[in-house]
Amino acid sequence: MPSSDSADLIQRLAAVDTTSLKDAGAWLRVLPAALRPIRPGARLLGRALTVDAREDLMPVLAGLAEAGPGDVLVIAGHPDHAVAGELFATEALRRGVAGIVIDGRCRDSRILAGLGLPVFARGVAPSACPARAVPVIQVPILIGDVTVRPGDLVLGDDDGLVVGSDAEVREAVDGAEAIQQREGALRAAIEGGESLFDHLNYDEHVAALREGRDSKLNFS
Ligand SMILES: O=C([O-])CC(=O)C(=O)O
Ligand SMILES: [Mg+2]
Repeated sequence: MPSSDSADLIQRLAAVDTTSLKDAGAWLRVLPAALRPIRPGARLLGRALTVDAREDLMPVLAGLAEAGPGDVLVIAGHPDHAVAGELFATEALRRGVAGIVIDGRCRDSRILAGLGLPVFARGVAPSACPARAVPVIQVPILIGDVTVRPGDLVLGDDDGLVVGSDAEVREAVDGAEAIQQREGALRAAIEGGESLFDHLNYDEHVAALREGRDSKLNFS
């Protein structure tokens, strides 16, 4: 059972975007940009249940059989063949799974896009992997050069996927909320007719850069 601290952390993450979280937590991991949502606008948030399915989709079934509410199946898949489609995704929904992330391909994408389950993948393929291997799940997996561990928190939206341990995310969440709030207010001000440049130290920053002085671009 997740602790109330952990439930609270997840609830707070539900209100921040990947951009704010990453801006506040430089140490957080970002999955390769080639992993895209099958349905634009999807938001994904939960805990990684990791699956090594590079050669075979049996581990995906093993992961699915273990998965429950709030889990995100994070699958190391195959470069050319799909490891999940409409049936696995529908079972995931039935179990309350929070989403599926595939370092590889999915299929049945027209139906996946309409299911309401956030699915991120590198792409699609009509062909599936074989289903013959003895499954291995809940091991650290490597996606690009990023390691995802069982239980890591995963936040995904149209800008990508950010991953961190509870401790790593906890370090960033106050800052992420502040950025989210500040940038929302700034955007409203610009929409209301104020110039972005009235809220930036642009001139001073450029002057400092020209003179080789240490400086930082600030939004206020
Ligand atoms: O064999 C697969 O990749 C799984 C599949 O199509 C589905 O879940 O509908
Ligand atoms: Mg299918």
